[in-house]
Amino acid sequence: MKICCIGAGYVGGPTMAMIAKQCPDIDVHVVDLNQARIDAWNSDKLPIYEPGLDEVVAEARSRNLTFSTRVDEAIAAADIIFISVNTPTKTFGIGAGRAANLEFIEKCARQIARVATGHKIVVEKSTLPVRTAEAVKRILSSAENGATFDVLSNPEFLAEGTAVEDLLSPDRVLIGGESPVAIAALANIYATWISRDRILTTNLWSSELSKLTANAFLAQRVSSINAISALCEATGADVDEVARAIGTDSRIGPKFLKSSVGFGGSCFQKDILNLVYLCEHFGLREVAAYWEQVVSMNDYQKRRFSERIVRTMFNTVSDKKIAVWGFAFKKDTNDTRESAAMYICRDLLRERARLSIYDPRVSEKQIRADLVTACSDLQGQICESDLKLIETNVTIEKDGMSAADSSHAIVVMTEWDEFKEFDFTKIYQSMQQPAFVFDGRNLLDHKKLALLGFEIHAIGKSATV
Ligand SMILES: NC(=O)C1=CN([C@@H]2O[C@H](COP(=O)(O)OP(=O)(O)OC[C@H]3O[C@@H](n4cnc5c(N)ncnc54)[C@H](O)[C@@H]3O)[C@@H](O)[C@H]2O)C=CC1
Ligand SMILES: O=C(O)[C@H]1O[C@H](OP(=O)(O)OP(=O)(O)OC[C@H]2O[C@@H](n3ccc(=O)[nH]c3=O)[C@H](O)[C@@H]2O)[C@H](O)[C@@H](O)[C@@H]1O
Repeated sequence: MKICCIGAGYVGGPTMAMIAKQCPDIDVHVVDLNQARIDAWNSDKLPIYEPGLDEVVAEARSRNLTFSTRVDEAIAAADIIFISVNTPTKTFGIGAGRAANLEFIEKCARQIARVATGHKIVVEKSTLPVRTAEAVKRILSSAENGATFDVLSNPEFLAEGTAVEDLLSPDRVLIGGESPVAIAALANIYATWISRDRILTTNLWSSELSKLTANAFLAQRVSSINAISALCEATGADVDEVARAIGTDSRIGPKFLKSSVGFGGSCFQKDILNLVYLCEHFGLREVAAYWEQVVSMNDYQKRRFSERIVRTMFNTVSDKKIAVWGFAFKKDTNDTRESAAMYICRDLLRERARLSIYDPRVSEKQIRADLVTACSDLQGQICESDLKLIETNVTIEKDGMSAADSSHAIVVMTEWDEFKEFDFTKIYQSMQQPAFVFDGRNLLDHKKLALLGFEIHAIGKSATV
């Protein structure tokens, strides 16, 4: 059996590496248009950082896992073709800022239709609006070489930072489709290492919609606890205590109740906005407004955090050095897409702060590019003054201690474990007084830091002085 996966990104790469590792008899060929990304997959420095991924890729790559840009060749040879390309929010035209841009999916479907011969199973791995498979099937039905197709929906539920673990032992695998034979073919692959009772099958539309719904529910929990964090700050309650108190109710459960500066990542916001757009399309205004509030609350949480920093630091951060610890949207990944950090940094830059940013996994080039994105409008336009601020007021440091040296404040943006181990006595001595800490992840030991002299402002907590 031969598998091809179009799209060697955060999903295509790890997912196919796991299939190749678990199924040595299957040839897995991952293709992408991006030569640099493919080169990185073929090197010792993979394009994405995921704990445990290097080992999985190294084992399979020497045997049955190939990365290349030979898209036509891979499609032609494959029995099963996964489409795992990006589906970002549209930035232009109808539905701009809400609808998913399906251009890349459609291009893949057309390419498959042009190149394929015989019978192929086409699997939607990307996250898609419900009923996208209808369009995919129509495009495939125009295949030039008499090829025939089954289309399946097999959304991915891995989270970055734990991708290998999630792929090895997923809560469930979801397969939606019409053809029992095609569904069985795909289910058999997963069943090599995942127990059958965790492989759920549904119709196509339920599968497509379940993916958007799962992300909406997860993001909703974060926005819900973040909404409560604002009330905690106003009343003296502690959000971590409230989360523990409600999370022990087995009907609520303890997961996804960690209050933060706001959720980030490439998918939560994109997928909820996509859901909102779909609801509006079907005339379900109340449903759209309900889900849109999850994103609005997240924007509020980020804005609130920036404003709290400025307000606390005597209403001005102009020309003050602020150390920013962490830039990735969560720990254990180098992904910065929609990271709260880039928006907080943008707000502080516009207040004329001098930022010293440190992240153990994100490159200087990436951080600067993200700051440009954060300061740009939907069309990618950025004003001269913002560009200048990014050039003159941003320094990227190689470690957290240097970032904090002589700073007025430390802002924790990502919950990297190493931040907890820093020598805070030294850091305190090297900082301007009063030494502020704004903990956007409730990561640090606030009591210990307060004893050293820091003034701590954390999410959903009263200030610790
Ligand atoms: N990042 C994540 O953790 C998760 C993402 N998803 C979904 O999976 C999909 C992919 O996400 P990521 O892997 O994060 O995106 P990504 O942007 O990291 O990777 C997508 C890749 O597809 C390639 N591509 C686009 N059009 C192509 C074409 N016509 N031919 C060949 N290659 C093409 C791009 O060059 C890019 O390398 C999205 O729909 C996303 O919503 C689902 C679950 C988790
Ligand atoms: O479709 C996707 O892309 C994926 O989106 C999320 O995964 P991911 O975005 O990688 O990471 P999460 O662990 O869900 O975290 C998302 C954001 O929420 C934040 N978060 C998460 C949990 C929490 O309790 N509090 C909180 O602030 C994280 O810091 C991060 O910024 C989902 O968890 C995956 O199941 C899904 O496959």
